[in-house]
Formats: sequence, structure tokens, C-alpha cells
Amino acid sequence: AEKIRFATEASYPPFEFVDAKNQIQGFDIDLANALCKELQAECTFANQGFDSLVPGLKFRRFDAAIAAMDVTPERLEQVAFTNTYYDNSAQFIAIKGKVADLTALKGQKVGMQNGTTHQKYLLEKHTEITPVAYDSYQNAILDLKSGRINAVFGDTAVVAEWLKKNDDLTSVGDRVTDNAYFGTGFAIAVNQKNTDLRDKLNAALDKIKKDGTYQTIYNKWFQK
Ligand SMILES: NC(=[NH2+])NCCC[C@H](N)C(=O)O
Repeated sequence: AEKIRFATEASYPPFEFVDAKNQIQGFDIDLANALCKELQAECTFANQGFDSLVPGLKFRRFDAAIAAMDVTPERLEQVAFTNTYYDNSAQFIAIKGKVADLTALKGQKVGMQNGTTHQKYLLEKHTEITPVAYDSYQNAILDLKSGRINAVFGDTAVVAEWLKKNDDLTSVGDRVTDNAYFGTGFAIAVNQKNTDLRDKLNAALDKIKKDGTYQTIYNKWFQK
């Protein structure tokens, strides 16, 4: 069978995370496995730094990246994307009672993951905030809880998971949906020359959206 080597950054539940048995799991992983089944391909998953996903595709260290990745103009200069598979937005979170609204974050520290659209958005749209880049969101949350930073900025569906698990956290301000920064949804990235793989993944995505497989996976991770 054809082999598709996927890479991800697995500190981003419910999209991708490492479970107690040290297995990479999540919505993206189920989705990729469903696509591979459709393509009768054998899939493998490697856990990489988020900022090394695009370079890794360019150097063909793996074939595809699935990592709750926004389609952005900068990334499109380096990699090709499939059609989008998930609508996103972004959100700030903080310790309850500490940050009244976005204006209160002026001069304060906000954490996010290195190489993400959240980083670029903060750097360009919130110059009054001091951005702090982390290798993983887990470490950003730890620093938020210990008071080293004042807020964390991430994808709404991911932030929602942290809010569910941490009673002491709350969202701050409105959801952010700036298409110039966050595109129009998550997609799978491949090497720019590998349009063959992109086309196959798109065909498989269409198929699993039509036959209900996509919905089943969606419900498993998002319908509570
Ligand atoms: N698996 C991850 N850590 N994903 C982070 C994704 C963050 C954001 N959606 C982006 O595309 O930049």
C-alpha cells in the first residue's frame, strides 16, 4: 500500500494530543486515518514542533501535516493546502477575575505557540500587548496558572477544552475571526509540488463528508 507520512504537533487537544498510552490521538488523527482508509494508504504520524511542520514538508521529511493549521498567504508561498475541513476562530483566556476585557491586557503578557497565526496576529494587531512564544500550549497554560503571563491566545475549540478542564480559567473578549490572519478554516498541508497527494486527499475528504464518516468523527470530538 501507499505510505503517507503525516506530521503534527500533538499538544493541541481535541485536534491532536498524546494520550496516557503515549499514542497520538484526536480529531485530526481520526480524520487523517479515515482519509487514508479511503485511499487504501498506510498512514504514520510523527510529533514535531509546530514551527518545523512547514520546513519539514519543504524538505520532504514527511508527506503531509495535519495540525489544526490555518491556511494563510505566507504558508501558501511555501506549501500547498487541501480544502478546509474545520471552521475556526480564536480566543483569549485568563484566570477568572483577573482580566476584565481586552483593554486590560495593555502592557501585559500573552502566551501563544511559536509559529502560529496567533503569534502573528498579536505581533501585528496588538502592539500594546507583550507576546510570549511557547513551544507548546501546555507550557503556556502552566505559566498562566503560575502567574508568569496574564493570558493565552489560541483556537476557540482548543481553548474551550482548557476552560472545561480548568474551573479557574475564563474567556476574555470576543472571538476573533480575522480572515487575513486565520484564513477560512483548517486544512492539511503538503509539499507544494505534491499536487497529486493534495488532489487525492481532497477527493477522499469529499467522499467522507458525503458518506457521513466526517460527521461521525466530528460528533465524537465536538458534540458533548
Ligand atoms: N497542533 C497545533 N499545535 N496547532 C496549532 C495551530 C494554531 C493555528 N491554528 C495556526 O494554524 O497557526
